Amino acid sequence: MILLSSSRSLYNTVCSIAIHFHPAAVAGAVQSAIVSKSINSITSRTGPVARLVSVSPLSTKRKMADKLSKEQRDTDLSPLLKAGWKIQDNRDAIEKEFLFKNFNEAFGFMSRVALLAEKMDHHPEWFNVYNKVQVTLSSHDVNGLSKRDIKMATFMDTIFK
Ligand SMILES: C[C@H](O)[C@H](O)[C@H]1CNC2=NC(N)=NC(=O)C2=N1
Repeated sequence: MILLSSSRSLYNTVCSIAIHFHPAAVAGAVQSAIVSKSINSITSRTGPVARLVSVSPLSTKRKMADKLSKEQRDTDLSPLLKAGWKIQDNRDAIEKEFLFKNFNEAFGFMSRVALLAEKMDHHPEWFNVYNKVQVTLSSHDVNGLSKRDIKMATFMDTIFK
């Protein structure tokens, strides 16, 4: 994270801008280019008093990106299959349909899942109509199921009511 801050002495107003990088697998060089461009566009607006407060290390690695092993399927995936998730016939992906009382409940569920999805940078494929949410989970980068799908499915089951 980069934090820039500047102060205007007349009103003693402090202005802070935080930039969070998308933890996608962006090549280091490309990311550096984006960094310097962002800093330049901010400093040109905030003036020379802007200063760099902290920079976190650039990471191009995804955690838990590996496709589930046979052992992980036995230990981590099978409880989900017992809880109603199904492995798709033509793809290493799991799916489940969630039914709610009404659209409001369904959309509330989707909103809570969306917050986790953004945090994890791992997004469900889903379809919603009124009180029904059909979900498919798979990890595109490994072309199959990963620990991220287990985490996402478990979260959905936990908050489903
Ligand atoms: C560029 C971005 O980080 C990737 O496309 C992320 C976004 N969300 C994702 N979601 C899912 N389900 N699988 C992915 O591999 C994935 N990758």
